[in-house]
Amino acid sequence: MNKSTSASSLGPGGLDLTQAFFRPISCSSPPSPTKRHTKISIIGAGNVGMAIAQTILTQDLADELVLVDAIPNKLRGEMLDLQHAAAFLPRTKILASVDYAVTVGSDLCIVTAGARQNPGESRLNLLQRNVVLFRSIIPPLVHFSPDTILLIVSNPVDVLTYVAWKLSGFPSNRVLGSGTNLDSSRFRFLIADHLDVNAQDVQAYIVGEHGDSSVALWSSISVGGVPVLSFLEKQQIAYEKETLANIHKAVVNCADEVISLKGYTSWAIGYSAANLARSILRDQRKVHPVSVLANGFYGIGDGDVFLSLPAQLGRSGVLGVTNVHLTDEEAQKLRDSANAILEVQSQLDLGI
Ligand SMILES: NC(=O)C1=CN([C@@H]2O[C@H](COP(=O)(O)OP(=O)(O)OC[C@H]3O[C@@H](n4cnc5c(N)ncnc54)[C@H](O)[C@@H]3O)[C@@H](O)[C@H]2O)C=CC1
Ligand SMILES: CC(=O)C(=O)O
Repeated sequence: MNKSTSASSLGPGGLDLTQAFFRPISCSSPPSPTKRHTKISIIGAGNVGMAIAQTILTQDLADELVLVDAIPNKLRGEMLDLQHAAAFLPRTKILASVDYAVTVGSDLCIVTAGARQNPGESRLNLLQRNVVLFRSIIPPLVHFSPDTILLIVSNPVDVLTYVAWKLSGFPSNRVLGSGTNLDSSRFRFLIADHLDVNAQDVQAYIVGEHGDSSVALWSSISVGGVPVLSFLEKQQIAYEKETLANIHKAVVNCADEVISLKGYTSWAIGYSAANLARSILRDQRKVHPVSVLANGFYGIGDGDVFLSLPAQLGRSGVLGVTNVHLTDEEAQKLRDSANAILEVQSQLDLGI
């Protein structure tokens, strides 16, 4: 597989072409320090991997973007197609290979490789197939980038984030799953649509499993800084519990609907993962609902379990979990979600 994209600056006869176009200027001082070189590797160049890649490129998040996949021709085709957009994009070196050596020194590795759901299939059904793949993906990533941060997207994302954490041997701050960052965006869209406001002004979290047992934190929703439920209660405005339940149900069923219509989901997860990459690599210290090691929070027991909680992200990965207020009912649903994930996990053989 052809690897690099960057043309050599040496032309025929060893002529330095750079010098043919630009005359050097004399510098009395060394060049000023430039920003740190940032390298992102995406494993899996399918629908999701490519949506993430294109969002990362348009948002200028990396100096070097690497794609890895198991199918060489498709991989090279995707690489070339992205390279051909160079004239319209911020400058990014794009490489692709089936050989994990190409990922060496990555700051962030985003794993999207694996089987995806067929229409009507649950995310948990994919587990066994994707655990086998992860055994061949995570160890080489760790070998070539021992200081990287692992962002897992493949489904079922919470259990596979746990699998990646176990296989990597990394501290838990350097392994996270995209979790309910996407569900929360869907939630904010649906609430914004319902109230006819801008989704960016809606603060609202879905936590727990990225899947059927996810938990909507109604008690913490605010629009433009106004806490929604307590505002309605104070104004004695009746709200329909059923409407709220239907919005959450719509969030849970969103993915299935898109998958039954177009075969897969891609654009929203592309933006979601790029949004997380920005917070991590630019040390934004923003709060995102992502899948993190959750033992001990909100009465979740001792078993190692990854699920989504609002967490602060920065250059060293997960910096902390916010102390968001949960009602007793929400906390109980979160523990039920943790137990649902743990039950699946207990049947796993990681082979380590
Ligand atoms: N967490 C989330 O919010 C979301 C997760 N997903 C999940 O993302 C995953 C990918 O979905 P799609 O991109 O639609 O699937 P896809 O089938 O289009 O792409 C998967 C890619 O993985 C590659 N692959 C398979 N084995 C590999 C290996 N050993 N090494 C490297 N690459 C390998 C395949 O060749 C393929 O290109 C699925 O598990 C899906 O369920 C999808 C959408 C949202
Ligand atoms: C496929 C999937 O997990 C999603 O779009 O939420």
